[in-house]
Amino acid sequence: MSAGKKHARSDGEDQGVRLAKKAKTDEIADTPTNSDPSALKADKKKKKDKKDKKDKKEKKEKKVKQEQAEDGPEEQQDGDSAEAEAEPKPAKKDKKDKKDKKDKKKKSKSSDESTPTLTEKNGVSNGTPTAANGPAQRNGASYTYQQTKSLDAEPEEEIQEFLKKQEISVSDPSGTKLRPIVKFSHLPTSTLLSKKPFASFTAPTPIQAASWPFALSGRDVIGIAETGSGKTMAFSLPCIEALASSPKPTHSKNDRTAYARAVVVSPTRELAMQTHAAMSSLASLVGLSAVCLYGGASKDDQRALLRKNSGADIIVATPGRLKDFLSEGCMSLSDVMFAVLDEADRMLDKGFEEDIKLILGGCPPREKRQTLMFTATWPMSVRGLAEGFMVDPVKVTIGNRTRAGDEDGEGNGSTELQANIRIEQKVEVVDPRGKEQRLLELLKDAQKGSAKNDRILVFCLYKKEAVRVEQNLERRGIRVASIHGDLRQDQRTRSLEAFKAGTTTVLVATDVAARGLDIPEVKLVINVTFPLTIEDYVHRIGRTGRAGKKGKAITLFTEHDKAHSGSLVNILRGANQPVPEELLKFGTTVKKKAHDSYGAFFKDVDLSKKGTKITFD
Ligand SMILES: Nc1ncnc2c1ncn2[C@@H]1O[C@H](COP(=O)(O)OP(=O)(O)OP(=O)(O)O)[C@@H](O)[C@H]1O
Repeated sequence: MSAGKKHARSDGEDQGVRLAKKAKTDEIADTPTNSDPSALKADKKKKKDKKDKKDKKEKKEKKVKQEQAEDGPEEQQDGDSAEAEAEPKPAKKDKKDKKDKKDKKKKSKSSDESTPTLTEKNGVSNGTPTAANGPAQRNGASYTYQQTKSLDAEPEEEIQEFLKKQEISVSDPSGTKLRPIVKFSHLPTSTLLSKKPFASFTAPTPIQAASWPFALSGRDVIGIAETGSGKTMAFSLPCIEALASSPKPTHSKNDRTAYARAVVVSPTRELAMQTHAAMSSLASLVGLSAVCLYGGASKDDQRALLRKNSGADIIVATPGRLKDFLSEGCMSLSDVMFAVLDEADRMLDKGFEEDIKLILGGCPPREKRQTLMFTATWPMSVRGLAEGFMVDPVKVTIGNRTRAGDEDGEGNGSTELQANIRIEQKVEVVDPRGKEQRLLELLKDAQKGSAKNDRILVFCLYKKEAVRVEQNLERRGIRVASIHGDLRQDQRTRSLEAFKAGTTTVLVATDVAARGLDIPEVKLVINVTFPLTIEDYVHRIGRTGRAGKKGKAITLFTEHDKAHSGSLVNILRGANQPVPEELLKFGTTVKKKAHDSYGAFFKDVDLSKKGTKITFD
């Protein structure tokens, strides 16, 4: 079950408790006397109505959960339900480490979030930056990051200006000071770079510039940056540099196990394939190999690929299929020196948590590997869990995500949810029965005249809803395809390819397409039904406005979605987008999600919040 579903349920439960309490109070006030049979009858009817209402509500919630369980983390269905093996729990030593860390933190407050000056907050020294020969050898790489002379020579004011303009915030528990790699020419020379892999780009994106020095130093990194901001390359470059500079472990000739030195885990098949394509073209420049493992495709073929070269340097995989190969024993992660969780918050939520424990539990311990986590959304509910898989992670955040009142140095809630500021967001509050008619009007309007071939992505919540919407649009003569969990993998792939190629201009999707997919030139995203979580909303709309481009998103919001009104208002305000009056009528309270181990917490909508533009060069 995904966190989204869990949240939906916990919201429901809370509401249920509130309703029950209210009902009880009402009952006491209204209790009929025994001597009044008509009152007794009325009371009975009232109770029955209440029960029917509750049953109906529960039934609806169950339906959403069932649909989502199939639509969402489908990769879970690929695997046998292998018993999850937890990453070794932090024992006494870790407790001591934590205490030492706390003491150290107290002593040198200068480097982390608790110090509010820009320079210190950004983790960059005022004077000469330190070369970061951090624990690069931890992962076995012989490579150490040395800040280049050309970067040393950049005037400090320009570095500060860059950090400020791009709203880069670096929080490093060990206080290393490293300048962002503001130009590709500041990357240390390497075989990979000599092949000019960035020839088509002008400059590193902010997340690349700020995270590369730490990731190249062998540090664990949590990277949080808006959708479409180049996070794939942010983890791919350090991964490939680390592999290229370390010797391949040898294994006995009789050993038929497949090994990998880096593992990248993605929540959906399509995203795994996309990341694999990006990484393998980079890896091939230095003679490294990458294999993609995902569900819905032949296991035999994937096994054969693995066996061919006794594994691969890099495995990009969905959790279910990877788990299958691990439990079969045909693959081992014992050589992994570099592990990446892409869409990390999704990978750590309830739907995948156990799989991730098993996968990272199969890698060398966290002290002996480098672990990177990247995402555009970083809810409080997964943060504690994430750090349990890492060693002193450096947290690189792009964008002004700090709410007034959160700068308490405790790190509580300081990373706010933020949508890509270049996406124009429009919310229309509509009658639920009029949604599909409105969708038709919106599509017609968006594809008028010269825009007739514009790509539009239409999101639904349920698979059956997606099927119905697709059929409806097809009947109206719209060139449409769909991607959802009721389709075979080859059909999903065909739909995506047709949409990318422009042979179909409208793609109807469930949330399997919400995260990570980098489809060129999606002009508009339409949400026919609101997603289960506000994070999913941010990811869905993030399919447009990528790589510095502008985009547009239209959301049809109904009374059924009112539980999300507060968080949606926050997102709109944070991105300087108009908030319709009708939306405010649904209320502005935000209930933050709960994680089993970390609990729930509440806050009110921040009406003062303003978004700031991030430059993407
Ligand atoms: N330095 C760069 N300059 C220009 N474009 C870039 C740069 N780095 C990556 N890109 C391009 O930006 C696009 C988006 O990158 P990517 O898919 O990695 O985004 P992301 O941050 O992972 O998005 P999401 O959060 O949706 O997963 C890709 O087409 C990629 O090729």
